[in-house]
Amino acid sequence: MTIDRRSFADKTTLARELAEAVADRIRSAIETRGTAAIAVSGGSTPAKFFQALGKTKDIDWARVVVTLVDERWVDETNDRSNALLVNEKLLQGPAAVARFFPLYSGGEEPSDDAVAKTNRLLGDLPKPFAAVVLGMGNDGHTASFFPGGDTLDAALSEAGPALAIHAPGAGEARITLTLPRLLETDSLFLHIEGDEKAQTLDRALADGPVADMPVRAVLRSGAPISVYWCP
Ligand SMILES: O=C(O)[C@H](O)[C@@H](O)[C@H](O)[C@H](O)COP(=O)(O)O
Repeated sequence: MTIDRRSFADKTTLARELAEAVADRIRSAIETRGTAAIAVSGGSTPAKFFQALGKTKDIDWARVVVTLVDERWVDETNDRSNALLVNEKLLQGPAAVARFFPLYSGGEEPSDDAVAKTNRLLGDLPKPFAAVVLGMGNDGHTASFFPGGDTLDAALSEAGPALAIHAPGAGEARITLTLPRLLETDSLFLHIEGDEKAQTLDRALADGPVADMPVRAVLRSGAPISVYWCP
């Protein structure tokens, strides 16, 4: 378990530092592979980080592809949409020319056909990711790996790239990149804020079933992960 826990004084400092770290990985991927793909999380935490990253000027954003680690199965007119958050907070200014691969592909439910349509699009994503930035809920979920998820085992083990999942704590039906696909990355970050999430991470790092706190599957994967936290 190679976890580097970094604490920052406040949200603004964390957002700037995380944006610089991800920007470095993007530049490195462009230099070595000619392109860079990143996968980011939705929710309420990432907005400042997205704004800081999107303003970064010394990135050839035309060579960057952005996607989500997961999505609520709603279209971009819905306030719950992670794609809406990314478009509003990240893909602005210099970053506006980056390509975005959404996970929602239409309809009321993530049907097999809809998920297959998303996966055809995701098949064109450059591999590995330059960076994957995860969040975490206080129930120990990350991406849409929720406790009680109907496809949780598959989400943690299948190559993917993505699959549908429904769970008691998830709200809408979700689509999530699978853990093996997320781990195909040059760098992995976990962005959490507040004391409650720090305590949740401590619980997740302790012994216990992955099913109870699925973020444990990431923490126990052996992949180096940088945890960025602020009060
Ligand atoms: O679609 C989502 O909700 C996210 O991708 C999810 O995995 C998020 O990272 C956590 O739920 C934390 O969310 P908050 O940042 O709102 O606490």
